[in-house]
Amino acid sequence: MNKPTNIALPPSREEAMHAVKTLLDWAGDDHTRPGLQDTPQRVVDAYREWFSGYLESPEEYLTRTFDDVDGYQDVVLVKDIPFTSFCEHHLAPIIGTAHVAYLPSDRVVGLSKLARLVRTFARRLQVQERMTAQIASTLQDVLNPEGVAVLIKAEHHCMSTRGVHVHGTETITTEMTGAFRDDPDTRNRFFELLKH
Ligand SMILES: Nc1nc2c(ncn2[C@@H]2O[C@H](COP(=O)(O)OP(=O)(O)OP(=O)(O)O)[C@@H](O)[C@H]2O)c(=O)[nH]1
Ligand SMILES: [Zn+2]
Repeated sequence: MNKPTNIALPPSREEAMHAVKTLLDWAGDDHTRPGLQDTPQRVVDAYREWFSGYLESPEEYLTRTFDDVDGYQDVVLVKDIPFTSFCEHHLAPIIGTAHVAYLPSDRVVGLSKLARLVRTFARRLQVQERMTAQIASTLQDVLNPEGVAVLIKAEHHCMSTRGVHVHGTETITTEMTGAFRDDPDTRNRFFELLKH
């Protein structure tokens, strides 16, 4: 998990606002000019929202399950879950969609919880591969279904707004466990359902 492990006490809000002022001055502006007066507090508030995933335990979303589904045995897929994350190399946005599927064994989980799972991992500093693996392994470990499939498509703004400056590229990552990894029919069913 990419939660910080070596920070005994997180910096205070005041210290975080001071860091924003330093960055504003370093960039070439003057943090004391009127237009920037409230910017440090807005930035700190935005960071609290963008990185609220550090304050959440994604496993907890998956503990409430339902078993009264009249023997439903097919794949459950929640498609097109939009997310915004930030890359851990440049703190630039990663904007994309996630598709999360699982093959139930005896229990299902509330559909919104799959979107919550995506959102929690997105709201941490990420690389796309790790975020994909974390969603899949958490769902597999906590719900213990027959298998999990996760596919993420995203644009990395560190590639489009700086550096190599290529716009419109889409990075696709997948992670499969259980039946989706071992059984070609189950895997194909996932890709078929994604086409609908
Ligand atoms: N594998 C992977 N790479 C990522 C992700 N997000 C950003 N990157 C890449 O991380 C790399 C960091 O490369 P470095 O050479 O250390 O940094 P840099 O000099 O800023 O690289 P450039 O972006 O090429 O200017 C870049 O190639 C980014 O495109 C991600 O989610 N997964
Ligand atoms: Zn980056």
